Amino acid sequence: MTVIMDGKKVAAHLSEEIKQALEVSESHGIKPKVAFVRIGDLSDSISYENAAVKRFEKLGMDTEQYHFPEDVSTKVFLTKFREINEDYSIHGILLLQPLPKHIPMKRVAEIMNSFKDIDGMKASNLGKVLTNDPDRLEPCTPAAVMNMLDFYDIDLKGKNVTVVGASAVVGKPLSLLMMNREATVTTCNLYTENLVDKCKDADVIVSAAGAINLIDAEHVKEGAIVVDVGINFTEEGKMVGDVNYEAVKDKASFITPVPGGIGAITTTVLAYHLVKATEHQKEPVLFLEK
Ligand SMILES: Nc1nc2c(c(=O)[nH]1)N[C@@H](CN(C=O)c1ccc(C(=O)N[C@@H](CCC(=O)O)C(=O)O)cc1)CN2
Repeated sequence: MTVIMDGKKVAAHLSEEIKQALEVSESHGIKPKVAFVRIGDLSDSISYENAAVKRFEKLGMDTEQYHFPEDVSTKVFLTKFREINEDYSIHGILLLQPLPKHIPMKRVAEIMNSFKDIDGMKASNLGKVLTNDPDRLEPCTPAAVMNMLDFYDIDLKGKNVTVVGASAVVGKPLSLLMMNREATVTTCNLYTENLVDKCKDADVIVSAAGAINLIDAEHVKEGAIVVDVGINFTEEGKMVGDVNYEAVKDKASFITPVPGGIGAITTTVLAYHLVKATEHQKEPVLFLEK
Protein backbone atom coordinates (compact mmCIF):
# COMPACT_ATOMS: atom_id res chain seq x y z
CA MET A 1 0.00 0.00 0.00
CA THR A 2 1.56 3.29 -1.09
CA VAL A 3 1.74 6.08 1.51
CA ILE A 4 0.77 9.45 0.03
CA MET A 5 2.92 11.92 1.96
CA ASP A 6 0.80 14.84 3.07
CA GLY A 7 2.55 18.21 2.97
CA LYS A 8 -0.36 19.97 4.63
CA LYS A 9 -0.02 17.74 7.72
CA VAL A 10 3.70 18.51 7.95
CA ALA A 11 3.04 22.24 7.47
CA ALA A 12 0.37 22.18 10.21
CA HIS A 13 2.83 20.51 12.59
CA LEU A 14 5.52 23.11 11.86
CA SER A 15 2.96 25.94 12.14
CA GLU A 16 2.34 24.94 15.77
CA GLU A 17 6.06 25.42 16.52
CA ILE A 18 5.99 28.78 14.72
CA LYS A 19 2.97 29.97 16.72
CA GLN A 20 4.72 29.14 20.01
CA ALA A 21 7.88 30.97 18.91
CA LEU A 22 5.78 33.96 17.80
CA GLU A 23 4.27 34.20 21.27
CA VAL A 24 7.78 34.45 22.72
CA SER A 25 8.79 37.12 20.16
CA GLU A 26 5.65 39.09 20.85
CA SER A 27 6.26 38.94 24.59
CA HIS A 28 9.52 40.81 23.81
CA GLY A 29 7.55 43.36 21.75
CA ILE A 30 8.88 42.07 18.41
CA LYS A 31 6.67 41.18 15.45
CA PRO A 32 8.63 39.41 12.70
CA LYS A 33 8.43 41.11 9.32
CA VAL A 34 9.49 39.75 5.93
CA ALA A 35 10.28 41.63 2.72
CA PHE A 36 9.50 39.91 -0.58
CA VAL A 37 11.68 41.30 -3.35
CA ARG A 38 10.77 40.50 -6.95
CA ILE A 39 12.19 41.78 -10.23
CA GLY A 40 9.97 41.23 -13.27
CA ASP A 41 6.77 39.25 -13.59
CA LEU A 42 7.74 35.60 -13.99
CA SER A 43 4.63 33.55 -13.30
CA ASP A 44 6.54 31.02 -11.12
CA SER A 45 7.84 33.83 -8.92
CA ILE A 46 4.43 35.50 -8.67
CA SER A 47 2.75 32.21 -7.64
CA TYR A 48 5.42 31.53 -5.04
CA GLU A 49 5.25 35.06 -3.65
CA ASN A 50 1.44 35.01 -3.49
CA ALA A 51 1.46 31.63 -1.74
CA ALA A 52 4.08 32.86 0.73
CA VAL A 53 2.27 36.14 1.49
CA LYS A 54 -0.91 34.17 2.21
CA ARG A 55 0.94 31.80 4.53
CA PHE A 56 2.73 34.56 6.47
CA GLU A 57 -0.45 36.57 6.91
CA LYS A 58 -2.30 33.49 8.11
CA LEU A 59 0.40 33.00 10.75
CA GLY A 60 0.03 36.65 11.79
CA MET A 61 3.38 37.88 10.49
CA ASP A 62 3.97 41.21 8.76
CA THR A 63 4.84 41.29 5.07
CA GLU A 64 6.09 43.96 2.73
CA GLN A 65 6.40 43.54 -1.05
CA TYR A 66 8.94 45.29 -3.26
CA HIS A 67 8.49 44.91 -7.02
CA PHE A 68 10.89 46.16 -9.70
CA PRO A 69 10.48 46.21 -13.47
CA GLU A 70 12.40 43.56 -15.46
CA ASP A 71 14.69 46.26 -16.90
CA VAL A 72 15.54 47.98 -13.59
CA SER A 73 19.17 49.10 -13.64
CA THR A 74 21.65 47.26 -11.44
CA LYS A 75 22.51 50.50 -9.67
CA VAL A 76 18.89 51.41 -8.83
CA PHE A 77 18.13 47.87 -7.71
CA LEU A 78 21.22 47.42 -5.53
CA THR A 79 20.68 50.82 -3.89
CA LYS A 80 17.11 49.93 -2.94
CA PHE A 81 18.10 46.41 -1.91
CA ARG A 82 20.74 47.86 0.41
CA GLU A 83 18.05 50.06 2.02
CA ILE A 84 15.73 47.09 2.54
CA ASN A 85 18.60 45.09 4.04
CA GLU A 86 19.46 47.91 6.44
CA ASP A 87 15.84 48.49 7.56
CA TYR A 88 15.78 47.32 11.21
CA SER A 89 12.03 46.65 11.06
CA ILE A 90 12.62 43.93 8.43
CA HIS A 91 13.89 40.64 9.88
CA GLY A 92 13.98 38.48 6.75
CA ILE A 93 14.22 38.89 2.99
CA LEU A 94 13.01 36.55 0.27
CA LEU A 95 14.49 37.40 -3.09
CA LEU A 96 12.40 35.71 -5.79
CA GLN A 97 14.53 33.73 -8.20
CA PRO A 98 15.64 33.58 -10.94
CA LEU A 99 16.87 37.16 -11.30
CA PRO A 100 17.08 38.80 -14.74
CA LYS A 101 20.47 38.06 -16.36
CA HIS A 102 21.80 41.62 -15.99
CA ILE A 103 21.43 41.64 -12.18
CA PRO A 104 24.50 39.99 -10.60
CA MET A 105 23.30 37.48 -8.03
CA LYS A 106 26.74 37.51 -6.40
CA ARG A 107 26.50 41.22 -5.56
CA VAL A 108 22.94 40.93 -4.25
CA ALA A 109 23.95 38.00 -2.05
CA GLU A 110 26.95 39.93 -0.73
CA ILE A 111 24.67 42.80 0.36
CA MET A 112 22.14 40.55 2.13
CA ASN A 113 22.78 40.21 5.87
CA SER A 114 23.23 36.50 6.58
CA PHE A 115 20.74 36.72 9.48
CA LYS A 116 18.03 38.04 7.11
CA ASP A 117 18.76 35.37 4.49
CA ILE A 118 15.65 33.28 5.15
CA ASP A 119 16.02 31.29 1.90
CA GLY A 120 19.67 30.47 2.61
CA MET A 121 21.05 31.87 -0.65
CA LYS A 122 24.28 33.42 0.68
CA ALA A 123 27.55 31.54 0.32
CA SER A 124 27.99 31.74 4.12
CA ASN A 125 24.70 29.92 4.74
CA LEU A 126 25.28 27.42 1.92
CA GLY A 127 28.78 26.80 3.32
CA LYS A 128 27.19 25.83 6.62
CA VAL A 129 25.10 23.25 4.76
CA LEU A 130 28.36 21.85 3.39
CA THR A 131 30.06 21.74 6.80
CA ASN A 132 26.85 20.61 8.51
CA ASP A 133 26.91 23.52 10.95
CA PRO A 134 23.43 23.56 12.57
CA ASP A 135 23.53 27.31 13.21
CA ARG A 136 22.36 28.26 9.72
CA LEU A 137 19.46 29.29 7.53
CA GLU A 138 19.18 26.78 4.72
CA PRO A 139 17.30 27.03 1.42
CA CYS A 140 13.60 26.43 2.14
CA THR A 141 12.69 23.88 -0.52
CA PRO A 142 15.46 21.40 0.42
CA ALA A 143 14.58 22.00 4.08
CA ALA A 144 10.94 21.18 3.24
CA VAL A 145 12.03 17.85 1.71
CA MET A 146 13.98 16.98 4.87
CA ASN A 147 10.99 17.96 7.05
CA MET A 148 8.75 15.67 4.99
CA LEU A 149 11.13 12.68 5.26
CA ASP A 150 11.59 13.24 9.01
CA PHE A 151 7.83 13.50 9.58
CA TYR A 152 7.39 10.07 7.94
CA ASP A 153 10.39 8.62 9.87
CA ILE A 154 12.37 7.90 6.73
CA ASP A 155 16.01 7.28 7.66
CA LEU A 156 18.40 8.09 4.81
CA LYS A 157 21.46 6.41 6.33
CA GLY A 158 22.92 3.99 3.78
CA LYS A 159 20.18 4.67 1.23
CA ASN A 160 20.91 5.22 -2.46
CA VAL A 161 19.36 8.55 -3.39
CA THR A 162 19.09 10.05 -6.86
CA VAL A 163 18.41 13.79 -6.97
CA VAL A 164 17.36 15.03 -10.40
CA GLY A 165 18.07 18.76 -10.66
CA ALA A 166 21.24 20.57 -9.62
CA SER A 167 20.14 24.17 -9.04
CA ALA A 168 21.73 26.28 -6.32
CA VAL A 169 18.31 26.73 -4.61
CA VAL A 170 17.22 23.09 -4.59
CA GLY A 171 19.24 20.22 -6.12
CA LYS A 172 22.75 21.05 -4.89
CA PRO A 173 21.91 21.97 -1.27
CA LEU A 174 19.46 19.06 -1.03
CA SER A 175 22.16 16.63 -2.15
CA LEU A 176 24.40 17.98 0.63
CA LEU A 177 21.66 17.79 3.27
CA MET A 178 21.11 14.15 2.32
CA MET A 179 24.84 13.39 2.36
CA ASN A 180 24.88 14.87 5.87
CA ARG A 181 22.41 12.09 6.76
CA GLU A 182 24.83 9.48 5.39
CA ALA A 183 22.93 8.76 2.19
CA THR A 184 24.80 7.86 -1.01
CA VAL A 185 23.70 10.60 -3.37
CA THR A 186 23.80 10.75 -7.17
CA THR A 187 22.96 14.21 -8.49
CA CYS A 188 21.65 14.41 -12.06
CA ASN A 189 20.42 17.17 -14.33
CA LEU A 190 18.40 17.54 -17.52
CA TYR A 191 21.50 16.61 -19.60
CA THR A 192 22.30 13.42 -17.69
CA GLU A 193 22.67 10.53 -20.10
CA ASN A 194 20.66 7.41 -19.30
CA LEU A 195 18.64 9.02 -16.53
CA VAL A 196 16.62 5.81 -16.20
CA ASP A 197 19.83 3.93 -15.24
CA LYS A 198 20.65 6.53 -12.58
CA CYS A 199 17.16 6.27 -11.07
CA LYS A 200 16.01 2.70 -11.42
CA ASP A 201 18.14 1.28 -8.58
CA ALA A 202 17.60 4.24 -6.24
CA ASP A 203 15.88 3.74 -2.88
CA VAL A 204 14.84 7.40 -2.96
CA ILE A 205 14.25 9.55 -6.06
CA VAL A 206 13.86 13.30 -5.70
CA SER A 207 12.94 15.26 -8.80
CA ALA A 208 13.55 19.00 -8.82
CA ALA A 209 14.18 19.62 -12.48
CA GLY A 210 11.03 21.51 -13.46
CA ALA A 211 10.03 19.22 -16.34
CA ILE A 212 6.57 17.70 -16.60
CA ASN A 213 6.48 13.84 -16.67
CA LEU A 214 10.29 13.60 -16.44
CA ILE A 215 10.03 10.70 -13.99
CA ASP A 216 7.92 7.81 -15.22
CA ALA A 217 7.28 4.19 -14.12
CA GLU A 218 10.50 2.97 -15.82
CA HIS A 219 12.61 5.23 -13.56
CA VAL A 220 11.19 3.83 -10.33
CA LYS A 221 12.02 0.51 -8.68
CA GLU A 222 9.32 -1.33 -6.79
CA GLY A 223 9.07 0.09 -3.23
CA ALA A 224 11.15 3.23 -3.89
CA ILE A 225 10.38 6.53 -2.16
CA VAL A 226 9.47 9.24 -4.69
CA VAL A 227 9.67 12.92 -3.76
CA ASP A 228 8.40 15.39 -6.36
CA VAL A 229 9.71 18.92 -5.87
CA GLY A 230 8.71 20.14 -9.34
CA ILE A 231 6.18 22.95 -9.57
CA ASN A 232 5.10 23.27 -13.19
CA PHE A 233 1.99 24.70 -14.79
CA THR A 234 0.30 23.04 -17.80
CA GLU A 235 -1.09 25.13 -20.68
CA GLU A 236 -4.47 24.89 -18.95
CA GLY A 237 -2.90 26.44 -15.84
CA LYS A 238 -2.99 23.24 -13.75
CA MET A 239 -0.16 22.83 -11.22
CA VAL A 240 1.75 19.56 -11.75
CA GLY A 241 5.11 18.14 -10.65
CA ASP A 242 7.95 16.40 -12.51
CA VAL A 243 6.63 12.91 -11.80
CA ASN A 244 3.99 11.07 -13.80
CA TYR A 245 2.07 10.50 -10.57
CA GLU A 246 -0.57 8.09 -11.91
CA ALA A 247 2.06 5.85 -13.56
CA VAL A 248 4.36 5.79 -10.54
CA LYS A 249 2.13 5.83 -7.49
CA ASP A 250 1.46 2.07 -7.23
CA LYS A 251 5.16 1.20 -7.58
CA ALA A 252 6.35 3.57 -4.85
CA SER A 253 6.24 2.82 -1.12
CA PHE A 254 5.96 6.56 -0.35
CA ILE A 255 5.16 9.36 -2.79
CA THR A 256 4.54 13.12 -2.58
CA PRO A 257 1.69 14.60 -4.65
CA VAL A 258 1.70 17.99 -6.43
CA PRO A 259 -0.04 20.06 -5.20
CA GLY A 260 -0.18 19.11 -1.52
CA GLY A 261 3.35 17.73 -1.16
CA ILE A 262 6.68 19.55 -0.80
CA GLY A 263 5.28 22.84 -2.16
CA ALA A 264 2.75 22.88 0.65
CA ILE A 265 5.58 22.86 3.24
CA THR A 266 8.04 25.29 1.64
CA THR A 267 6.35 28.56 2.58
CA THR A 268 5.86 27.33 6.16
CA VAL A 269 9.59 26.56 6.37
CA LEU A 270 10.18 30.10 5.12
CA ALA A 271 8.02 31.41 7.98
CA TYR A 272 9.94 29.21 10.43
CA HIS A 273 13.20 30.69 9.15
CA LEU A 274 11.79 34.20 9.67
CA VAL A 275 11.13 33.37 13.33
CA LYS A 276 14.70 32.02 13.65
CA ALA A 277 16.09 35.11 11.89
CA THR A 278 14.13 37.41 14.21
CA GLU A 279 15.50 35.55 17.26
CA HIS A 280 19.07 36.22 16.09
CA GLN A 281 18.39 39.91 15.52
CA LYS A 282 17.41 40.38 19.17
CA GLU A 283 21.15 40.08 19.86
CA PRO A 284 22.71 43.30 18.51
CA VAL A 285 26.27 41.89 18.54
CA LEU A 286 25.33 38.86 16.50
CA PHE A 287 23.30 40.97 14.14
CA LEU A 288 26.27 43.17 13.30
CA GLU A 289 28.23 40.15 12.06
CA LYS A 290 27.74 39.50 8.38
N1 LIG B 1 13.99 32.50 -3.70
C1 LIG B 1 13.28 31.53 -4.30
N2 LIG B 1 12.52 31.83 -5.36
C2 LIG B 1 11.80 30.82 -5.94
C3 LIG B 1 11.86 29.52 -5.45
C4 LIG B 1 12.64 29.27 -4.30
O1 LIG B 1 12.70 28.13 -3.76
N3 LIG B 1 13.34 30.30 -3.76
N4 LIG B 1 11.18 28.49 -6.05
C5 LIG B 1 10.20 28.71 -7.06
C6 LIG B 1 9.00 28.01 -6.52
N5 LIG B 1 7.85 27.88 -7.36
C7 LIG B 1 7.86 27.73 -8.72
O2 LIG B 1 8.77 27.53 -9.44
C8 LIG B 1 6.61 27.82 -6.65
C9 LIG B 1 6.55 27.30 -5.36
C10 LIG B 1 5.33 27.21 -4.68
C11 LIG B 1 4.17 27.64 -5.28
C12 LIG B 1 2.83 27.51 -4.60
O3 LIG B 1 1.82 27.91 -5.14
N6 LIG B 1 2.79 26.92 -3.41
C13 LIG B 1 1.55 26.66 -2.71
C14 LIG B 1 1.29 25.17 -2.55
C15 LIG B 1 1.71 24.32 -3.65
C16 LIG B 1 1.57 22.86 -3.36
O4 LIG B 1 0.66 22.42 -2.62
O5 LIG B 1 2.40 22.08 -3.89
C17 LIG B 1 1.66 27.15 -1.25
O6 LIG B 1 2.76 27.28 -0.74
O7 LIG B 1 0.59 27.35 -0.66
C18 LIG B 1 4.22 28.17 -6.56
C19 LIG B 1 5.45 28.25 -7.25
C20 LIG B 1 10.01 30.14 -7.47
N7 LIG B 1 11.01 31.06 -6.99
